[in-house]
Amino acid sequence: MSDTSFLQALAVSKTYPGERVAGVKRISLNIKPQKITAIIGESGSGKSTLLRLLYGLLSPDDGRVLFKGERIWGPEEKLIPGHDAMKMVTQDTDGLNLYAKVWDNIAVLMPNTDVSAKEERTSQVLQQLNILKLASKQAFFLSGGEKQRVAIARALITRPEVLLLDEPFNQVDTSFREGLQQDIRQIVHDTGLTVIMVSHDPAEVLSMADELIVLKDGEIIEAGHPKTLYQAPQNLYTAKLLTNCNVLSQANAALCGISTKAADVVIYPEWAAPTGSWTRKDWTVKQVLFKGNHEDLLVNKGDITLRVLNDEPDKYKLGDKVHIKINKYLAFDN
Ligand SMILES: Nc1ncnc2c1ncn2[C@@H]1O[C@H](COP(=O)(O)OP(=O)(O)OP(=O)(O)O)[C@@H](O)[C@H]1O
Repeated sequence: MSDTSFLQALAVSKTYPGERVAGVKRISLNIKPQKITAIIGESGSGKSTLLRLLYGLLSPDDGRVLFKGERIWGPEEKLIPGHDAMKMVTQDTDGLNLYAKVWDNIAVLMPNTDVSAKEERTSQVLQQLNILKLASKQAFFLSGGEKQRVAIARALITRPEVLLLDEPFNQVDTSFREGLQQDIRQIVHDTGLTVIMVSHDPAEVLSMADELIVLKDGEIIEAGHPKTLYQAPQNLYTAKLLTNCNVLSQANAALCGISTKAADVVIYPEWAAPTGSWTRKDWTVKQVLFKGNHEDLLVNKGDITLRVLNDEPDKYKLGDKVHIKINKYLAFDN
């Protein structure tokens, strides 16, 4: 199957009733099958609107969404919008029956026509989501992260081809989150599921996604592989979404030894290294932020403060004078 014939948006626009600014504007995209696509963008950029349009929860004002060439109809055009091959999970786990066991919450979505197939499939999905041990527990007693796993199991039980995730890991603590991210990647790998997710977390999208779509003011401003977008973003906006980077004006960049005609210069913390061995130590350590296996140092020279990565924790203390070696930077006019 060619990529273009899977899930497509063709010049899709949506303005909410009573709003002057469009939620999304003339978006065209092709979702790659059997991959994880992450939609990122600042708050209000249209991520959830785009996801709902792809799923058929919203009807576009203009344009079309096609799944394998078949039109996805929204609520204004069809009584039960969307497509059976797609399922969506949000932060909201209200669909769970809190008084029923985990097993029943999942199995209830399978037809009763073949009881052994129903049992086999339920058990398989529980294993995929690593919740087999919770099968006989009442949903009421689950943690937020466990509920989220059950919600995803419920979405997957009928073997959808596409799973849409709208910030489903938001309520989940970091360790639980990483486990769930790994399990979803494994399911994609093992079953060929296609995942489209919306997330605010740069670490999450960089490690999970095969493809990133960057939205700004309802439009796609760039898309590509996470590594490409991280290392060579075409827009300052993208760099700022993906990393806690330093942004310098042209004049301040010049004071750091960077000569450019561009308006803004971006330096990622890992592209600037402190060194105490140079004679010209014109930066002062203002803060040392412990990050586990490394430190972020906030160093200062005149009006300029830089965040730089130090992979030798405890080497520098507040007030130390250091030289900062800038190994790489990006220049932007946008
Ligand atoms: N139901 C609605 N009615 C009116 N305007 C809406 C509605 N939902 C979203 N919007 C507006 O549409 C635009 C896009 O919103 P959307 O929720 O898609 O953005 P988002 O990127 O998902 O934001 P967030 O990250 O904060 O969830 C925003 O300007 C928002 O205020």
